Amino acid sequence: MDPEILRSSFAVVERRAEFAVKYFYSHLFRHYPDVRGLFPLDFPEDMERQRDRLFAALTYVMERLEDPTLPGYLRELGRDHRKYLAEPEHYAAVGASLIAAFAAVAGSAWSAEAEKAWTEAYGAITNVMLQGAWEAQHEGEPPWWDAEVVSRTRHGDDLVVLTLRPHHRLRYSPGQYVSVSVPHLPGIWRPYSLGNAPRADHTVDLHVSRVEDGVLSTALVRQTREGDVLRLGAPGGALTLRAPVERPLTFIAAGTGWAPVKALLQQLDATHEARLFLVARDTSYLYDRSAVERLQSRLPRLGVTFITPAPGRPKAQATERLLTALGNRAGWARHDVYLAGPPPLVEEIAEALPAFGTPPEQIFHDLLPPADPSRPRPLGPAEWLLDRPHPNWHNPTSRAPNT
Ligand SMILES: NC(=O)C1=CN([C@@H]2O[C@H](COP(=O)(O)OP(=O)(O)OC[C@H]3O[C@@H](n4cnc5c(N)ncnc54)[C@H](O)[C@@H]3O)[C@@H](O)[C@H]2O)C=CC1
Repeated sequence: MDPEILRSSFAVVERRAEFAVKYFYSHLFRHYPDVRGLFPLDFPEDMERQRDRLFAALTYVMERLEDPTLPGYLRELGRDHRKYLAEPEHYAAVGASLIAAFAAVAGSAWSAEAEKAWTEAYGAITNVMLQGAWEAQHEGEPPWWDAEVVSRTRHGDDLVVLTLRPHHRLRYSPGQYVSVSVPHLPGIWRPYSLGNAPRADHTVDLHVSRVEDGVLSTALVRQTREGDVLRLGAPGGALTLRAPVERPLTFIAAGTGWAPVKALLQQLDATHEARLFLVARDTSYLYDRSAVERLQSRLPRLGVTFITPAPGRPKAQATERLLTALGNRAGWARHDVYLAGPPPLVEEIAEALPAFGTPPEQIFHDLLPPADPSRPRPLGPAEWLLDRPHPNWHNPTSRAPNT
């Protein structure tokens, strides 16, 4: 693999990303019609997300060509792709169309060396993904987990906590997420963190907040009933407790970002020193207070602070209040800090923490979309395409209005 050739040719393709993506999909569906079934063609919006996903994943890989964590990411991606029933021939078809699209878009910037470098790189990437898929299969892991809804607790109009019993045991680490799909919306998958550490009965909780126009979150909040069966992809994500726990811990959770933090807290015992900042858009959205109280009575060294925006103030004002509360605490250099919630909030807090004294390597959160609101709106359609929210997390700005 020649990282320099890959980067320079990808830079050209990236500038014409929208065209590249259109070319790629039309080439793929024309030459490999069998692959169509893997994509949510009935839902144009989701097809768009899927397009974003491709470039988001490629960009992620391009930025980390020499990063030792890349193989782990690719193995996890391959393991998760088993839910699409992706076979080696599908990977080959995608590779052929991707290279055809790059060649078409790069024009005179494309060369025999670029084609060779991409063919090799794509082969290496898919080998690691297929290895991840193969390892999972070899370990007897199913391609997905069907899971029955055994209970459903609604909080207000647009938030629900679902407890699911997977038909096969789902092994995961507290803090991880799974992608979720419902039978009547095939091909639509959204990630949700698992809201509990593994239990003896193997049930798992999902905390779902409804997003305006969000097809899956609306179905989960409004239509899902006990007895329904949902489909879950392989668990992933690295928001897991760094063991052994040698430092005091700070957890900052906003909205349903509470789900993974709750799972992490459930692993602690009475000896651990921890503080929790729980942020919600208003007090009625502090939906799991009884669980917080139970944790407090079990963990004598856990301090809890609830934060909401001032009445009538915009959502983002919670960040200001949170920053003030964090600034009033000491000992940041000693703490490991775990963050979960709307990406703009997580990004802002993660950027602010080093000024309080927390070294960056002691700050943990899931992979975030580029979400700096101070950045000017991108100009061209290709930039816009690349700059849209990360496909993995729903966009909190399109949240259902607070009723
Ligand atoms: N592992 C993770 O990091 C997880 C992240 N999430 C994300 O958390 C969010 C949860 O959604 P909801 O519960 O409906 O949250 P929400 O919209 O009710 O917001 C929760 C809190 O964050 C603040 N907030 C919301 N948008 C903000 C913004 N743009 N800038 C600054 N502060 C903001 C609100 O004021 C509120 O205090 C989703 O975006 C979801 O994708 C959810 C679960 C796990």
